[in-house]
This record gives sequence, C-alpha cells and structure tokens, in this order.
Amino acid sequence: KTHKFWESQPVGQYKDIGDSSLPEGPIEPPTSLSEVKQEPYNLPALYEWTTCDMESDETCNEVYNLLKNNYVEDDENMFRFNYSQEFLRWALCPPGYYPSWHIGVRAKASQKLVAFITGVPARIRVRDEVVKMAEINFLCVHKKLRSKRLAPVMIKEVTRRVHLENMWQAAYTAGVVLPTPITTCQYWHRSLNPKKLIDVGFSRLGARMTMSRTIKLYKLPDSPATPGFRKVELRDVPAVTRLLRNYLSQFVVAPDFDENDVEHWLLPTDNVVDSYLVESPETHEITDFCSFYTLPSSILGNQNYLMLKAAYSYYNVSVKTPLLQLMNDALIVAKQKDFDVFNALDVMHNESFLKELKFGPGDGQLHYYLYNYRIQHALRPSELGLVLL
Ligand SMILES: CCCCCCCCCCCCCC(=O)CSCCNC(=O)CCNC(=O)[C@H](O)C(C)(C)COP(=O)(O)OP(=O)(O)OC[C@H]1O[C@@H](n2cnc3c(N)ncnc32)[C@H](O)[C@@H]1OP(=O)(O)O
Ligand SMILES: CCOC(=O)c1cnc2ccc(OC)cc2c1SCCC#N
Repeated sequence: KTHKFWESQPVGQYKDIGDSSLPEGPIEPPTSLSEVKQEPYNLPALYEWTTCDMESDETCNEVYNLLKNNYVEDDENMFRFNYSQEFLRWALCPPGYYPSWHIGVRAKASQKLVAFITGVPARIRVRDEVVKMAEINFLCVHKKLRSKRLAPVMIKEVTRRVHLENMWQAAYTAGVVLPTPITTCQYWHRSLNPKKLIDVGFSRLGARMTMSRTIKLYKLPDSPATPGFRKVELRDVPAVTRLLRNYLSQFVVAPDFDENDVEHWLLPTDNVVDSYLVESPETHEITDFCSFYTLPSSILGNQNYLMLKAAYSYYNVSVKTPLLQLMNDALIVAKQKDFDVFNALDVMHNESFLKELKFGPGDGQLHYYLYNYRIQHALRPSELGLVLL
C-alpha cells in the first residue's frame, strides 16, 4: 500500500523498519519559529478555516453534531462513537490547552462545520525522556467530503499550529494501519448487559446457552468487595498523583502527570470520567486506584435501541489490592451505573485480568503512533502506559 501523504512525513517509514543505525528520538530537528509557515494551508475554494471555541455551547454543539454523525464507526457499521459535549470540553480543555489547536473547516456559503481536528498539549515520557507533545484526536471529515485528500490538509494545518507553539512531536492512535505503529493493541469487551448486546447483534448466545443462563454468567455483586473502596475526591489528588507517577514509571511510553493534570484528568466528572481509590480502613493510606471514562455510541439500524452505554478502562494502579479484585470492583460500580459494556485495551497490566473477568476479545485493533519521534523497536502493548480518548 503506498502512502503518498505519510511517506512525506517525519514518521517511521516502512523502509526503515529493522534499520538499527537510525537513532531513537526526534526524526527532524525543530526549526526556528520564523521558519514556520505563518499563514494557514490552502483549502478547496468553497471552504474556510475556523477555530472552534469549545467553551462556547453553540460551537461545542456544532462539533458534537459533526462527530455524532460523521466520526468513527466499527467495521460492521453497528456503532458510531457519540462523544458527549461535556466529554469533548473535558478532553479538549485540559490545563494549558491552546484554543487555536481546535481546528474546524466550514463551508463558506452555509457556514456549516464540515471537518475537525484537535490537539491538546501533553508531557509524554518515552523511556527516560519527557517530551512535550501534542495529542491529536477527533480528526473528522463529513461523510459527503471524503476521499478528497482533505485529511492531509487538516493534519498539516494542526502540525503548523503546533509548531507555532514550539512543539515538534505528537502522539495519536488510529484503527487504520499507517507508517508506522509503535505498538498495536487489542480491544476487549466485558458484557454488563448481555441481553442488550445480543439484541443489537454484537454478541451471540453461546452454544447450549439460554438467555437466562447467559445473564447469570455475567451477573455481578451489588457492591464492591474491597474495604475502603470509594470515589476519588479533590483532597486525594496529591496521594493519587504519587501513586500514579510511581506506577506509570515502569512503562516505556506514559504520560508525565503532575497534580494539575491528575485534578483535570482523574477527578470524577459526571457522565465523563469515574475514579475510585482504596483507602486502608486501618492506616488511611491510599493504596490503589482505578478509573474509567464514559463514551456512548449510537447504535446504527436497530429498532429497539438507540444508544450503547460504554465504559472504557482508563488508568488503574494496583499496589496492595490485586488488580483482578480492583477491576472486578470497577465492573461492579460500572454495572451499578447502568453501563452496557466495559471496554479495555490490552495495555499496561490489563492482560492479567481480561480473561478471568470474562472479557472477550474485540475484532478491532488500535494502533499507537508518534509523530517526529523514532522508537527503535515496536513495543509490546504491556510496555505502553498511555490511554488516549
Ligand atoms: C508536531 C505536531 C504534529 C501533529 C500531527 C500529527 C499527525 C496526526 C495524524 C492524524 C491523527 C488522527 C487521530 C484521530 O483523530 C483518532 S483516529 C479517528 C480518525 N477519524 C475517523 O476515523 C472518523 C471517520 N473518518 C473520517 O472522518 C475520514 O475518513 C478521515 C478524516 C479519517 C480521513 O479522511 P478521508 O476523506 O477518508 O481521506 P482523505 O482526506 O482523502 O485523505 C487520505 C489520507 O489520509 C490518511 N488517513 C486516513 N485516515 C487517517 C487517520 N485516522 N489518521 C491519519 N491519517 C489518516 C490516509 O492514509 C491517506 O493518506 P496516505 O495517502 O498517505 O495513505
Ligand atoms: C460492545 C463492544 O463494542 C463497543 O463498545 C464499541 C462501541 N462503539 C464503537 C464505535 C466505533 C468503533 O469503531 C472502531 C468501535 C466501537 C466499539 S468496539 C471498539 C471500541 C472498543 N472497545
């Protein structure tokens, strides 16, 4: 497969695979700000760039609707992600974010939003180097404007705006294979509402299984098993930050979270992110942590259901409580909150609990990429400590 655009970019190229003479690290050096293209890239005649102020309800709603109708679908077109407006504000407005990195394209005549791409700043550690990166996400071109090479223009424009802030690396994921993944992960799914997943056609009744037997198979207790298991509060941020920084230090690629980051990314926010910790009833020491984010999907073409309520495993830290028990408690609270499914990637130590907690492997893969940063050898998913939204 040729990649006319990606073969022109500072990313690991297929032809370089196995060439150990190429050093790990930046592929191209930074340029001076005066050398960065000052004006936006050209768009096709009838379209114009716009910056989307995600703190504006009107604009956030326009972005919500573009994504709701045109963002990622699974291969069988059974689901389409339906990121909520409060989720988008959370995902795109972390500490130190750049409004100019929330980039839209409008049709001049109608002023309709027809394309979108975003970046948020992050400090990502790669082995021993902490690198300032842009996390790129929500690349979306309206279904009616596909296959017109608009995506490369969107990507070059967000690259230009990131360069203007003197940043030269990025991290992103995709379900498609591009030059060149640093690792490839597998999605796993744990049914919480098996009847609904069977009714929508995602799951099938097992051989020699009745519906009532299947419901019983996935049944969970009404409340968590771990003593001291409770929601995270603002006062816990210092302890949770210490716990998380320690735990993430074992992975090759991981975010370099400080207390500000933890306060934004990991404090519970209704309908967006849930986080729990284990506080020892005796010593009041905070020993473990788990979190998941809320990402519903539209169910396409089903008469009985419109929406799938999905929870996605986020960052989990197991020190005293076995990860198996911690994640089972996460499943229990997710079921209490009426989620239909709990999803997880096989990253970090997730593989150790997936099968035992009755997750099944998905048929989708998620490829992780770095822009302008070479990694000598592709990583195993268990070496990756980064979850993108
Ligand atoms: C220093 C800072 C650097 C910052 C930038 C870093 C890099 C950030 C990179 C972005 C990270 C985003 C991460 C993210 O958002 C998470 S992945 C989700 C991407 N979005 C969707 O799948 C939504 C539904 N699909 C669409 O809206 C369109 O199909 C899109 C817009 C995907 C492509 O629109 P289209 O109308 O279908 O296609 P053309 O315009 O004709 O363009 C075709 C070219 O685009 C390449 N392509 C296709 N899908 C891609 C994807 N998911 N990443 C990167 N490249 C992708 C493709 O390989 C080809 O190039 P090639 O000829 O070389 O093969
Ligand atoms: C029931 C299990 O599948 C999903 O939860 C789900 C939901 N919505 C999607 C929308 C687009 C989509 O495009 C790849 C996939 C899904 C998936 S499966 C992969 C995500 C996970 N876990």
